[in-house]
Amino acid sequence: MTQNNRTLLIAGNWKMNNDVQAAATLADELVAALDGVDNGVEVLVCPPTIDLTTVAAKLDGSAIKLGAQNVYWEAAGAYTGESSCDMLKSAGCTYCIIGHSERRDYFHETDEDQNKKAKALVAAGLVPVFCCGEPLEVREAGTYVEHVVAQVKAGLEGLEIADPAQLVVAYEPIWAIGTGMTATADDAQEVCAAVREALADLFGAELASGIRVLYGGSAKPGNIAELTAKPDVDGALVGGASLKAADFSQMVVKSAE
Ligand SMILES: O=C[C@H](O)COP(=O)(O)O
Repeated sequence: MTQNNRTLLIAGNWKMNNDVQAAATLADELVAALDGVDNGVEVLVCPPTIDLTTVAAKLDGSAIKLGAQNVYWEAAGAYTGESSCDMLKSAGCTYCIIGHSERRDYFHETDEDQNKKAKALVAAGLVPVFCCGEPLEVREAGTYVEHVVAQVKAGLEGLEIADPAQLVVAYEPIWAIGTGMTATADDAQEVCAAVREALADLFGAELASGIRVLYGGSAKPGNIAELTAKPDVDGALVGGASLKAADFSQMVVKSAE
C-alpha cells in the first residue's frame, strides 16, 4: 500500500516483444519468481494480443493480472486487425493500456480516440491504463504540466466511473521511455500530483484520491523504491525491465520496501 491507502500497481508492458513460445516462458518465469511474494502489490502484465490466451493460461491460479496493449471501441464488425473489449475479456484480460505515446506517435491516435476507448473499456468492465506524457521539447519549454493535464482532460472527459478501481493513469514522459533517462522521483511526483488534480476536476476529489497514478519511463529495480516512495506515485508502467522475470519481480518486491 502507499501512504494514501492506494494499492501499488506494478504493470509490465511487453510492447511488441515475445512470440507465443517466448511469452509462455516469460509467464512461467514470472509466476515462479513471484511465488510466495505477498506484499500487497498488485501485478499486471500486458503482452502482445497474439500472446494473451497463452499467457492467461500460464497465469491461471496466480495473482498476476492480464491486460492488453490496445483495443478498438466498436463491439464487432469490419475493422481489420482490431480487437474489441469483449474479445479482450474473453482472452482473460481485466486491464487494457490506452494512449501510449507509441500509439499516439506511430499510429496517429488522438485524444478523441483515447476517449472512445476509455468509455468502451469502462462500459465493458475493463480497466483502462490511460497513458499521458510530454515530449522532450515540451519538457524543455517548461509547459509539461499543462500538456499532460490537457491530455488527461481530453482523453477522460465524460467518462463515468463510480469506483476509483475502474481507472488507472500512467504518466510517461516520452523522453524517459526506453532511453535510460529516468525522470527524477521529484519530477514524477510533480506531474503525478497534477494528474490527480486533473482527475479531481473530472471525477471529484474523493474518487480522484483513490485512482492509481503510475510513473513510466526507464523504471527499473534500482529506482522503483524511490519513485513509489512519493505520495502520488502509485506504482509503475514498466517496459524494458518487464521483459526479464528477475528484474520485474524485483521491482514488485522493492516497490513496497
Ligand atoms: O509502457 C512502458 C513505457 O513506455 C516505459 O518503457 P521503458 O520502461 O522501456 O522505458
